[in-house]
Amino acid sequence: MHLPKAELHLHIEGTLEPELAFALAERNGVTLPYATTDELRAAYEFDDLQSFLDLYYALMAVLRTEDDFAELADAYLARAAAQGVRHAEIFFDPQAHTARGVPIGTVIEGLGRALERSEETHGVSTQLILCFLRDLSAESALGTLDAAKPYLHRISAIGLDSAEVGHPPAKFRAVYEAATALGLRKVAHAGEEGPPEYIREALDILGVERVDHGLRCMEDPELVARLVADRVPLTLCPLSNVTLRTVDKLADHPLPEMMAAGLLCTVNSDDPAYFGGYAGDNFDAVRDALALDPEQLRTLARNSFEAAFLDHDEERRARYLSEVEAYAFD
Ligand SMILES: Nc1ncnc2[nH]cnc12
Ligand SMILES: [Zn+2]
Repeated sequence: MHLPKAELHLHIEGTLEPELAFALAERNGVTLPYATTDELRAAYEFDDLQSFLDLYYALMAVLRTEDDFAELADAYLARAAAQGVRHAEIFFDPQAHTARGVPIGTVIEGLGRALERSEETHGVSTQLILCFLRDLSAESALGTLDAAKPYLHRISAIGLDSAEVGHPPAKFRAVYEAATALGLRKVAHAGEEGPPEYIREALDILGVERVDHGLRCMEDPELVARLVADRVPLTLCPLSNVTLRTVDKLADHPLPEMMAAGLLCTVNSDDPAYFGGYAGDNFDAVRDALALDPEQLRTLARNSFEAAFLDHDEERRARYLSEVEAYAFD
């Protein structure tokens, strides 16, 4: 669906399509444990978040140079633009690369090169969100923030991702405080597999402005009331939830109930190369499985621009919002 939208929950490493993975493996002399792209695709059967993360981190071995990161981001931006994305706030996982000996500067400069020409090349404005891996230590996160300091002009926010259960937001209080002092904005994954309490911690202890996923808030009516009252955006990822079995099937996704409750929901793709679709595909999928009408779809698109970190450029936000109003559904 080409409805204009902002994508606010997108891991750039999760846009690594099998074809690009094989091309980069060849270029960098990396041997993949799969003979063909079909064989690799056949491995995309996941039981939960961890079973996906195991493959996601293994496949990143092919990403080594600035050019690799630039190519990855450029390929994503082309696909996103073709599905109506006008603005993308893009996660990356520096620790997944520095652990393999790739310097953080290689990652950020490579991504940055694609992002800085994106508006001209693809018509998509961009921001970069540095995510900490929550299954690593708080000290490792602090060290990563420190290593990113020479590149902060390219980074607008921090996030928290990877294996959620057992790694509550409170573990990262110090690094969120340090990032606040540096003027960075804050988001975190919470309530994907973890309990509603993790969403409360993300709000109260980390001071996040958006909650990534936040699906499990629906188990806690008081929390829902708070999220509604404070207009805290939730970056939902419907196809991801089905692939990682957070919901049984798309027809069971609570998105309609969440919208009816007054939550500020957005629809995003998470790791589109693995989960069966990009942002527009996620919109198509919820329209079809949940019978969302054009006004509900328009609300989701409006929400995405309201939730975007565009406070420094309200003119741009207004322009994107007027594109949403002008969009004609067929
Ligand atoms: N859906 C997800 N949840 C947590 N960490 C992730 N890293 C990439 N995708 C993720
Ligand atoms: Zn995610």
